[in-house]
Amino acid sequence: MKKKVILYRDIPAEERQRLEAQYDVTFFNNINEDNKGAFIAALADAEGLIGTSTKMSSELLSLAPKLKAASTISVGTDLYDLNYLTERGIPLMHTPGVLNETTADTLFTLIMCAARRAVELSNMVREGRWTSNIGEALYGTDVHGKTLGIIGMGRIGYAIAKRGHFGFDMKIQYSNRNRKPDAEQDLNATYMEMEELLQTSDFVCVMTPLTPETERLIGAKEFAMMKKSAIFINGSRGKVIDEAALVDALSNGTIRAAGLDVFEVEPLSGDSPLCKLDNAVLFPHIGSATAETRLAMITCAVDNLINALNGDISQNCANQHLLDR
Ligand SMILES: NC(=O)c1ccc[n+]([C@@H]2O[C@H](COP(=O)([O-])OP(=O)(O)OC[C@H]3O[C@@H](n4cnc5c(N)ncnc54)[C@H](O)[C@@H]3O)[C@@H](O)[C@H]2O)c1
Ligand SMILES: O=C(O)[C@H](O)CO
Repeated sequence: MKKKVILYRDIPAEERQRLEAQYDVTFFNNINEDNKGAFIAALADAEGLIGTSTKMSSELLSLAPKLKAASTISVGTDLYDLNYLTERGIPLMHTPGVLNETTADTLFTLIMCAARRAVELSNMVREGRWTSNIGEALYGTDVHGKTLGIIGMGRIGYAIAKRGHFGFDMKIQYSNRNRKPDAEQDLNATYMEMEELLQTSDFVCVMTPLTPETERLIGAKEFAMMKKSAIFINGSRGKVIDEAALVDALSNGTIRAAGLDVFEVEPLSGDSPLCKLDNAVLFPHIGSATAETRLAMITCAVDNLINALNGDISQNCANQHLLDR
């Protein structure tokens, strides 16, 4: 009998067929209030789970007693209760690497847009408010030659720093759980404590995962440490910052501007105070959202599930080090 797998996100037909060739696949195009009951019913027999964008709490996962492997179509693993999966000896597979360059492109777009006031000034043109040559009050600030501070110099942090160093002649500094000799050698990056980085960077870019340790890593105290001219960029997860404190910092002139791809609650409500701020550039969580990269992530996630259900978790397993103990 074929193993039962739940696919809870629409994926291209060829990738779906690769799953259907081996497994008995139950498909949901995202989980919502209408199909949650059917999803819960399907969990009872599921040995594999593959998808993204749905919170997989321990309560929900406990309804899948036969689960052998889960595969998230993302590099971030925070939607899954990883401790719970690990306790049950279940691998969580993810998609590191394939999205580094695309996500770094997005983060650099945020840097450029926030520095050059691209969205605010574009809106001025569209709305017929461009009535004379713009003056000093609407000037942006340079990116090239400035200091870029990266908090979380991992795979994507490195790809952002690479753009800053080689493309924009920026000085790179970083804080991270551990030193990164490759960034120091290749990009002349300087390691420092987060406090010093906040005080001395022109651009502060957060690229850590969301963990209990990084939740609300950046709040009112941290914004107050930044330069008044600083531009803050978040591409990690919304909960890594205190969003209300950021709204205050942007409204009060504590910092100059922000570029955000992620929010405490997604989708961000149009009523959010962030939407009223001209100095906030807001993207709808599009870090990896190009056709090429999303396909690469899906292919990787399908491979990951097939491998894990065959007992091979040697690549792309987020809790492998814990399962090996
Ligand atoms: N906006 C998007 O669409 C998008 C796309 C991809 C990834 N992400 C987010 O970016 C995160 C990072 O992805 P990655 O592939 O670069 O991961 P990674 O594991 O390669 O890098 C994360 C880095 O953060 C560091 N870190 C962890 N805790 C820290 C702390 N408290 N202080 C300083 N540094 C800390 C780690 O040591 C590591 O070097 C993902 O977990 C995900 O949440 C967002
Ligand atoms: O973690 C990731 O891969 C991105 O945020 C896309 O979901």
